[in-house]
Amino acid sequence: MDAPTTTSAGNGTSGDSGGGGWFTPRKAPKPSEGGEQTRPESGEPESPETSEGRRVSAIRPLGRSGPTAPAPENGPVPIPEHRPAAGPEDAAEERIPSARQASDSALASDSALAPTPAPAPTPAPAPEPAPAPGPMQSGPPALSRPAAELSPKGSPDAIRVQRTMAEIEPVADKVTSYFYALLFTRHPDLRPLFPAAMDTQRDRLLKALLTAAELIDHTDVLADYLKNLGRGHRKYGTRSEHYPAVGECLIGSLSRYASAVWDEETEAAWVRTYTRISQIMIDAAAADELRAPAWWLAEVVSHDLRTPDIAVVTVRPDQPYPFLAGQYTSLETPWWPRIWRHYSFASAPRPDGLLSFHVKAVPAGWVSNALVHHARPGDVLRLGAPAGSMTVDHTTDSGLLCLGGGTGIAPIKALVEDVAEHGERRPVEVFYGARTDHDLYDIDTMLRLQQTHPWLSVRPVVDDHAQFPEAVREYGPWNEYDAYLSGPPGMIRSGVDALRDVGIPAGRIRHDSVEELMATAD
Ligand SMILES: NC(=O)C1=CN([C@@H]2O[C@H](COP(=O)(O)OP(=O)(O)OC[C@H]3O[C@@H](n4cnc5c(N)ncnc54)[C@H](O)[C@@H]3O)[C@@H](O)[C@H]2O)C=CC1
Repeated sequence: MDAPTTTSAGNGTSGDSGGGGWFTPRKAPKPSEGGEQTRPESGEPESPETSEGRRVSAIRPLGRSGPTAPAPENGPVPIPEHRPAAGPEDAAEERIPSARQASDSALASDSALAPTPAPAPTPAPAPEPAPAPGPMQSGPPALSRPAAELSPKGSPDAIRVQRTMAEIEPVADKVTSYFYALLFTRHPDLRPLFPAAMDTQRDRLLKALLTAAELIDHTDVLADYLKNLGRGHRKYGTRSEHYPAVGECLIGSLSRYASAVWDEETEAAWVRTYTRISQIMIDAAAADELRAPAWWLAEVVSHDLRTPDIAVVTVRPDQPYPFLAGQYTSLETPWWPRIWRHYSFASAPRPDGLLSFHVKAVPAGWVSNALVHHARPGDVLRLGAPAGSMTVDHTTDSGLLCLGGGTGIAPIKALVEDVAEHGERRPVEVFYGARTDHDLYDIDTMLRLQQTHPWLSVRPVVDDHAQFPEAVREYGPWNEYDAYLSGPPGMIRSGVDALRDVGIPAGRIRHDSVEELMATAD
């Protein structure tokens, strides 16, 4: 988050600012001193033809026409037809998405509290859908339902917060506008932390704060999210002294638009709640400062256009960049300062330290268009810290059932490489969904991995009717598998349904989406 200040009445510790004023953030610890033309998988054909020259055998729903391809090795697999199709916008999003439709992003990613995109000085394309939220387990149950349901008899503070939220709901837009007007008027020094244009996704910061406040009784569930958020805000230049300013303006807008329920006790409840939230973020950022930079510079070393709108971009970070396969990062281009988007690492950590991303240019995508159509070797990007928990649990030997839709195959490929590097023999079953053969831009790599690793099975599924996840029903049983989903939000949604239907418990389904949480936020 970004902004600053207010007075503090508390003693500076979380949750004890008694309602009379703002806390003073505890002092943060002192920071320590502290290719190829490329496809990372070079030499692969660009079409869905394999390096051996044979066509890809893809699963297709029966009874539908489509680009013909030889029957899959096991024959076409019928896909039950009963899942609702996702809206067209689902398909258009770039990881930033994944999980999220732009407006959903509140708690979905670390950019939620971040400066939001802004229209550019030129005929600016509309901002991209928000980056995909950080992978997290298929929904901590507590976060998958509306807050009111979570705490029907919450703490007195939670009840007051919820009452305020109900009051402002019908005028949410006004609250948002007023909040930013207050923030930028009272604290003009904070304005540069936000993108030039605030007309879209501008409510992310406020939305994230409000949602976290509403869930305050569930801080154990929120803690990881808030810590990640606090760490992620380092790259925006957010400092601990900014938090009181944001809190002050938050209270200013709430008291104005929830005047019917606002009183001294309500204000005190909000102060305590906000103090708890912000202190978790501040502490996490301070701890992170001791061990990692706020951002990394990364030079593009190769740019491989796989299709007219999909590129594999490989970068070399200016210093070691530790991460786990299945995680994602936030990325800023020189063309759109302060606009960050999330992309998953498309490979497990490599000995040469290079990082690759699969980027699909979407019609209104500022960052993705720049990366696909303008980025060239030598360009320097900025990367935020790695995040996400869609990682392999190496303490078990369960099989992995992976569904990767479109460019969502990127982290799935990283997971496969991770399993291979650990020398495990656990079964890994990958379903790779695409709308057309041509969209299977990385099938060659996946089939090569399949040839190398007998425990890996890769099944391309060509389907343009939003029924890709249904393909898993024809295989299995899956009850001994952990599931990983990556792709458009609609695919994640229907994929979770399909996987639960085939017997995989929610706790064993991981994905890059916090839709449930986002739904709550909205
Ligand atoms: N680039 C990256 O690092 C990552 C990207 N993502 C996300 O993956 C998505 C990829 O987009 P595209 O390549 O355009 O994929 P797409 O829209 O072409 O869809 C890929 C596959 O998912 C299926 N699908 C789409 N919507 C569906 C729905 N509602 N229900 C069931 N199946 C559905 C399609 O039929 C297709 O088989 C983006 O939303 C992106 O944000 C996710 C993780 C990482």
